[in-house]
Amino acid sequence: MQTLEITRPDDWHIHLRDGEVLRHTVADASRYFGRVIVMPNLTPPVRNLAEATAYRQRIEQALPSTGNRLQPLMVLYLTDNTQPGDIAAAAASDVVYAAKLYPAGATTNSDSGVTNIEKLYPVLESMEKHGLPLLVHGEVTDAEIDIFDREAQFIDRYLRQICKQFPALKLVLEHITTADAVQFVSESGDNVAATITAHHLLYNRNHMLAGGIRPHYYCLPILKRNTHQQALIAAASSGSPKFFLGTDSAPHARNRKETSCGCAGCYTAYAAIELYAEAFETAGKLDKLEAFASFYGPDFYGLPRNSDSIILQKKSWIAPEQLPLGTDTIYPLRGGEQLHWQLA
Ligand SMILES: NC(=O)N[C@@H](CC(=O)O)C(=O)O
Ligand SMILES: [Zn+2]
Ligand SMILES: [Zn+2]
Repeated sequence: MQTLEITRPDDWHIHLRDGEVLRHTVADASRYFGRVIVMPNLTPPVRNLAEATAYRQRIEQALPSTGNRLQPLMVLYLTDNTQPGDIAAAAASDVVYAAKLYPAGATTNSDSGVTNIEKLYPVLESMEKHGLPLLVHGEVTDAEIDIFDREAQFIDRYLRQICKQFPALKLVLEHITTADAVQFVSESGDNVAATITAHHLLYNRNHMLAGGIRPHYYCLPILKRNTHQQALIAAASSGSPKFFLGTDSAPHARNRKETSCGCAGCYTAYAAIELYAEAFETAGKLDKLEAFASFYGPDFYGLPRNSDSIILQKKSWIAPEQLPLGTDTIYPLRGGEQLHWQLA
């Protein structure tokens, strides 16, 4: 049987949610990830150091008592009211590792997001000064812009300007979905990087829309055409340190997705590294998985790489069709279908 030993990976973009569901989301993320960058889009969002510290405590209380000890790295949610002082306090802590820009209305729980990006510039200046990375959900929100063009438009309208104005700001364009994003990140300085999800490597919009509409493939930014998928696979497996693992595992109860207006988000944390291994193997680039999953993320954040390892084996299994999510149930991505890798 084929096996693969890699340095323990981290997840640089995950949604653990809050309350009842933490016991399930945290248990899944804890299986082998060393650290997780925890998204702050709760209601209300995680806006300052005090709220991040309290949220981290709730996550820590949900950690399984045995096995690998997951380390949650917290993120502030930027709003129109965020002050440079919030950034300074967060950057000086050992709790908060980044701040997240959600354009208001762009995605799940982004109502409190930023309505005018230029007005955020004093905050970005403070982040540049304190070395706190800016994580970006990069989509414009104008109703008239086609949903498949929203990422590319955001790059042209906002990101180029931000990078020009704050040349030393560490910036991660999250869950990239287009060749345009790959090109932008590749051409930017070392301070600009991107996360890539497993589902954007494995799927394109045909999987979601051809032969029937499949709500469990619906996430934001939305799956694009297959040429973009190919560009993402090439970037992730290129050996460039600018592209690293971020699952964007985003659970929504099954009845919130299988409905007339379903939520955006795919749940992959139950089998994340297994799905990535499949994507890299299909590309013939399994040798590039370790650096993408375990090296480039900590390198970018200025943190040490994990010192232990995990072992994957090539062995097919059927993913569960349903998983518990607090008192609800969730349909995980690939549920009921074959997966080709598993943890030894
Ligand atoms: N990716 C998604 O489709 N959804 C995420 C939000 C996000 O990361 O944009 C969620 O919180 O559900
Ligand atoms: Zn997002
Ligand atoms: Zn996300």
